[in-house]
Amino acid sequence: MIMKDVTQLGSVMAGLMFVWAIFQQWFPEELGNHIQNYFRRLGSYFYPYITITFPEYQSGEFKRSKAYIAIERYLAINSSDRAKKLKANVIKDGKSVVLSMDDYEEVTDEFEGMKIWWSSSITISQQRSLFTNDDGEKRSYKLTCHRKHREIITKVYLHHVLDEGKAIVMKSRQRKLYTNGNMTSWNHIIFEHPSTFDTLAMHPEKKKDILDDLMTFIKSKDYYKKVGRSWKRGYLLYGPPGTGKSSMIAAMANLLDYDIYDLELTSVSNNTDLKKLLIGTTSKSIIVIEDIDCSLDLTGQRKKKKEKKQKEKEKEKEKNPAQKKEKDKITGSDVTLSGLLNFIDGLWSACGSERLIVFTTNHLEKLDPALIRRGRMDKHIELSYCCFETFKVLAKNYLDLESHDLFSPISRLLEETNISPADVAENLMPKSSQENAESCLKHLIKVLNNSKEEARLKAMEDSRVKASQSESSIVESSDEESSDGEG
Ligand SMILES: Nc1ncnc2c1ncn2[C@@H]1O[C@H](COP(=O)(O)OP(=O)(O)OP(=O)(O)O)[C@@H](O)[C@H]1O
Ligand SMILES: [Mg+2]
Repeated sequence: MIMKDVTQLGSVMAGLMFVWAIFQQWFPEELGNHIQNYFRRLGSYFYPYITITFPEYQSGEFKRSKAYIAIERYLAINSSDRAKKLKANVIKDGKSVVLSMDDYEEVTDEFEGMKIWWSSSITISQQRSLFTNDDGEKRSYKLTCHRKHREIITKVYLHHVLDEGKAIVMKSRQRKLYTNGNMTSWNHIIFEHPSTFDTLAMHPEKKKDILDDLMTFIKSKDYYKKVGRSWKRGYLLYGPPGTGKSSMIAAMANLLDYDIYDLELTSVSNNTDLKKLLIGTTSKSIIVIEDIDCSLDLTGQRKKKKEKKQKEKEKEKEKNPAQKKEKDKITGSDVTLSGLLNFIDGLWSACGSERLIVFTTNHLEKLDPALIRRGRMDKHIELSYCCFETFKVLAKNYLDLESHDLFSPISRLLEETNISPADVAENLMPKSSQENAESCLKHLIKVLNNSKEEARLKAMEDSRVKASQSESSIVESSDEESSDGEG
């Protein structure tokens, strides 16, 4: 059956209802009820359809209805080839165009063998809203389906349409990078970092492991629900500077189409503000706390030696829990480690879902075990100095080289030196039009040799200092022994 037939049947039904209104005036109530039931059965025999309307603006709302937008996108993808008149919506600052069906268009959809008719309509209202920036036009989508499918349409099909539509909206929207500028609110800019898992240089096996983990996470909504866990996952990225921790976060956001909330803990004044900020984040996002060891005063290691004695006295006092809280404080603010942990475990679970929380650090050993235990930080990812596998990815990305005679000396040198992928990348980038792949590789070899030599000299210097220190401590202790003897 085509849409027109359904509409025609609708008109027939309207006619019957009119006849029924006249009938009601002439017949007594009891007889009326009998006839009414008869009409109802007759009606459902001739017009066995139900319709559901989705207006663009819900009454009293100034924003377009999310359901309407989701349906618009769903129908654009699932039926735009069948609609004859299409409407172009320009998004992403004019960078891409999304097609949707035009007003008064009709399309059909199929779901588990059922047929569903969709139509777009528009009514011109006399009352114009000041806020919806419309000109009195009220658009809506109308779904028509057979009444015997009512249950499955309302319980399953509509969820399917809304979920798919929302996913399409998420994919085509501009992603945002949020920062906590002032106290308890987020400022955002458009997130356009070019880093992807393709450009990220690391051992292929390790990369695959992370990719698998992420893809499993995003598909596990039902699983998390089944096992009673909130749908979130914590990653701890650790490693020396310039090994790609920040680049990996950007690659994750690009892969999953997530927003990023870059949380600067030192500018959050207390736990209450921290909660407000975190509650203000949306799902499908990555909450990032960079250099967590610098934001949280976990061990007090950064205190000067002068304060050492004072600290020891404080340690005595710390046996009581009120003092312990002081220790947890973040430098310059009143946010505590326990406040952060509470959020990750408690409130965190209660607000929203589908979130990653990523901590980064250059010093894994400085972190409080409470912060990084599994369940809080589910996956620990080490980003290390450049190995040959990492170098090969960089050479492919920066120089378009898969192999070269100079690869083997570079491979040997990389085993003997600690150099970050950031430094390797810097050396692989041609600095002038005269440079080519080979000259870049030669340059890198020079840098690697230099850093190898520097490391050798430093090791020598270190062992010299150590030797002289242990010598002087022997002298000191023998002095003490002789003075003890004198006393
Ligand atoms: N593994 C990598 N793959 C590709 N590029 C990398 C990698 N590591 C570093 N780089 C390059 O080096 C630059 C610096 O890397 P990035 O900021 O990701 O390092 P980081 O580990 O976050 O350092 P820090 O600890 O100082 O924050 C990046 O812009 C990127 O171009
Ligand atoms: Mg970084």
